[in-house]
Amino acid sequence: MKTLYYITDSTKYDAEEDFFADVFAALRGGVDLIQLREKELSDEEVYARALRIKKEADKYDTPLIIDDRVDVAKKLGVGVHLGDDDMTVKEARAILGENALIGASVKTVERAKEAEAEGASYFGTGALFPTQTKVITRHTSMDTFRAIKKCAKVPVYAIGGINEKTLPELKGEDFDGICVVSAIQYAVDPEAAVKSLRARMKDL
Ligand SMILES: Cc1ncc(COP(=O)(O)OP(=O)(O)O)c(N)n1
Ligand SMILES: Cc1ncsc1CCOP(=O)(O)O
Ligand SMILES: [Mg+2]
Repeated sequence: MKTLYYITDSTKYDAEEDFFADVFAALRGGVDLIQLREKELSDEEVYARALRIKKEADKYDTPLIIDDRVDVAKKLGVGVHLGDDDMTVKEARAILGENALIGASVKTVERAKEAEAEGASYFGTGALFPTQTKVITRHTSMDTFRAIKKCAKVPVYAIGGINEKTLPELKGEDFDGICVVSAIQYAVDPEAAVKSLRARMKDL
């Protein structure tokens, strides 16, 4: 079964409690992985939010991953997702240990080989479709996505603009899962959105 990887975004919330309520609803819905991606908060704020989310995620055995911040991940004993501007996978692996989940953003076959050699656990590859969540991001073509999947030994997760409308475009493609921000975070009912995405993933 393909992985449903939920990445949080709290930027459009006025009240922190509303953000947590939606994150907890998504966990209830049954995501396989959750990443806390907070660009505008301090390390201390990310740590405090992550601690609360981890407590809830642990109830479902859903692994928590922190975007960018290896020190915060180390303090929490969780995984990290790294992009081109972050610490290298090799350095993070040395800090977090051999069992930690360490994801890498991979947009080329060359980078895929490098990240895998450094010890990446999985790749996040995209943006495959237009996204409002990360305005400054490079589009990844389907051909590049296929080439990365073909050479990768670790799971390759599609990211960028994935929702119920775009999901059918991935039908018949070889990949290991999808990463979703807005289609879960900003759904009217995040729990229902997770269940619906999960059901549609069965048709891929
Ligand atoms: C699973 C996953 N894949 C890709 C990304 C994007 O990471 P990055 O390119 O480092 O950009 P930011 O998310 O840090 O803005 C991701 N976060 N997660
Ligand atoms: C973090 C990230 N990296 C590439 S696209 C993206 C955002 C994906 O968000 P959405 O699922 O709302 O399009
Ligand atoms: Mg990042």
